[in-house]
Amino acid sequence: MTSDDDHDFDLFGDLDVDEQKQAAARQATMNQANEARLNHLIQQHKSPQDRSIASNRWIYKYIRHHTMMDANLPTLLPQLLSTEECCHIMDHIPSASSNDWTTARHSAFPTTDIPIGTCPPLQYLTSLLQQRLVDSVLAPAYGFAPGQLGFRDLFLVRYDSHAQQGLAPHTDGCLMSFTILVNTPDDFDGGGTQFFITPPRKTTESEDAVIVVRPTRQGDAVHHDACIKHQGLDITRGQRILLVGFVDTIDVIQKDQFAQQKQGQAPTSRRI
Ligand SMILES: O=C(O)CCC(=O)C(=O)O
Ligand SMILES: [Fe+2]
Repeated sequence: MTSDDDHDFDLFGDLDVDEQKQAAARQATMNQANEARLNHLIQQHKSPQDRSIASNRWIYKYIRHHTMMDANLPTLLPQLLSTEECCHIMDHIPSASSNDWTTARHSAFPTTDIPIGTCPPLQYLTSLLQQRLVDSVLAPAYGFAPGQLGFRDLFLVRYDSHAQQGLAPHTDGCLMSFTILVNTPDDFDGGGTQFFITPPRKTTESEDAVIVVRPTRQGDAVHHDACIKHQGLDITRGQRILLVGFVDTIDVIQKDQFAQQKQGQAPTSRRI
């Protein structure tokens, strides 16, 4: 089969007319069952606070799938951290030559990063961001109750015009993610996060809408659905320091950590 044949490949092409009708009927039944489940969950318990983590997770994924992310466009939160808070972080970041910076924590699309948990003077950021961002902003924005979401990973990223300048297009292995600009936009040229938004009923790659979000102030945050393809644009001068969070429901985070511990692995997160 040539690549042109590949392009024209029709998933249901091998089905005869009866089989196609059966497949369509099965799909319609599944859609109805999902709609009924959604209505039931929402009518029984109107607020995310009254629903279980698993129900909110299911609703989030269902709505994401059916609206093709319209509801979850990247959102900028101006100065989530104050200038003073960012300067405090900058004062405690290990130097660029320190061995604390790792480059192999994420097997695909690795960054030059330090997990916050391994940097004692910055460990307070986990509870600060859990309260100020995850419970207060992300939970209500994505249909969860405070306490249902947590960090799969929280880490500092360093881009350097003479080392790793950016990050290729990927998705994050979690439900939603955020980045916070820790140094100032004057410290580098280029950079910013580029998102590829898939429109409903997309037919070709070229139809992705491209949005570039470039925070203009130190402490600005951007959060987004982790499934939206995105990339860190290259910087051409200086350093760009980010605080990045991969957020997921706490039940799934705990389950994964337990499985990793059982296999003797350190907790990991991934990009896809
Ligand atoms: O560099 C950026 O703007 C995005 C970072 C990112 O996507 C990630 O760390 O997964
Ligand atoms: Fe990412």
